[in-house]
Amino acid sequence: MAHTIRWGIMATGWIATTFVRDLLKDPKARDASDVAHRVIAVASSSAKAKATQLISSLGIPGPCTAYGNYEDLVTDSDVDVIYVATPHSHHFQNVMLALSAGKNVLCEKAFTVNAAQAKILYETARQKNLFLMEAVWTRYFPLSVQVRQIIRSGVIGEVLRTVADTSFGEAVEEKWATTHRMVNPDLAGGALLELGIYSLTWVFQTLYHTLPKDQRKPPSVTSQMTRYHLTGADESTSIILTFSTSTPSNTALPRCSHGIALTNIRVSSDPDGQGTSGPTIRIQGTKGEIQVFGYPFRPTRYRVIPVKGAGEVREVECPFPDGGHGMAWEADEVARCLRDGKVESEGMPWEESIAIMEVMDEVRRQGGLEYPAQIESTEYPLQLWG
Ligand SMILES: NC(=O)C1=CN([C@@H]2O[C@H](COP(=O)(O)OP(=O)(O)OC[C@H]3O[C@@H](n4cnc5c(N)ncnc54)[C@H](OP(=O)(O)O)[C@@H]3O)[C@@H](O)[C@H]2O)C=CC1
Ligand SMILES: O=C1OC[C@@H](O)[C@H](O)[C@H]1O
Repeated sequence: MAHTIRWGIMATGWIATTFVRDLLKDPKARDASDVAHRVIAVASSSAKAKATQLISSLGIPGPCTAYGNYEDLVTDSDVDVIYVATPHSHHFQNVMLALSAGKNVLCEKAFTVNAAQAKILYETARQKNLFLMEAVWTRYFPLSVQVRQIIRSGVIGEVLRTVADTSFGEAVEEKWATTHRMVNPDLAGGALLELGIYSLTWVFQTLYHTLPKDQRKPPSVTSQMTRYHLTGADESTSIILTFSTSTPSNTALPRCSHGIALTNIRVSSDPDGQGTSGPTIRIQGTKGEIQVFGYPFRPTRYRVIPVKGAGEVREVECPFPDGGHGMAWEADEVARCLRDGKVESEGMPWEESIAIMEVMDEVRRQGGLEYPAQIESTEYPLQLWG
């Protein structure tokens, strides 16, 4: 019998709509017969009519309640877990609201504006024994699971370098101007928190997450940032992370791996948009390399290339079996964690989510990028704009 969880959706924007559409897919189409999802409430902070419209336009089966504020959503006693789909400037306040009402939470990336906020949220969840997860959907793709398994199997040897590039080539001024979340500092916008987080995800899931837990150490950080002339948000950020590896060194010099995380909103990591313009992620080991194709947040194919002469090149297509966007796999993980009484997911541990936020803090420090004090604040409750 499938374990069914009841979702409450906080916000009615693009990703909320995309997520709900995926939740409504039949789990059996992706071979998930052990869990199921129901959307039983949707809330808009700006107008109840938006929640009503989302429910009807997606054909969410009833009963599903529309709310005109987030406070009513988090106190709905029928909701098991809240999906927070607001801009990341608001995540700290929104997640605190849900946790304070005793609700489990799946919160969109970037998890918070800074690591200090993330630590408070996880500590609050721990104290209240509530499930909390940063919604880094890509980690739950079969492609990501397979890549991590290949690395752990040792097939490509010791992984010493990962290069990941998550860049959108857009006419920034025309497409996003000054207020869109991609470029708006009031919403903690910019390349790093919007897209760079996926490059960091690939660096971390290949050079950090794949190590035994006691060997996972925060990396050192070197970075450069270019700012968007109209808002001051970052439009291009390049990061080199240095991780100490598990391999003992018999010299005074420690052996290290490098993660190179790139992001840019003017040039593209996948210029033809078809996943055929070369790998966007290269995971380089002493015995071979894994190349991943397509935007790093939604890759579709990977290739395993043994070092010269050591074996056949293997290419694997990873389609989206239910025709969905790919968000249901993370939702299934949430359902399994709730079913099993877990407060955190093994695929996106709290400690790793904080380690990545700390890297982003340091990159912003090096680039001199600060967001408005209200959205950097750890004070709760605090009234924000919007
Ligand atoms: N995992 C993924 O693939 C993706 C994740 N994201 C992440 O999801 C979050 C939301 O992105 P997206 O859905 O594209 O954004 P949208 O602007 O489309 O939607 C955001 C929604 O948040 C609510 N909201 C609450 N306060 C504010 C405010 N002050 N300003 C704007 N909106 C507000 C609004 O809903 P209402 O008025 O109903 O309350 C709004 O519709 C971001 O953190 C982003 O990084 C985005 C795209 C893809
Ligand atoms: O998180 C994201 O991933 C997918 C992109 O389309 C989106 O803009 C970004 O915020």
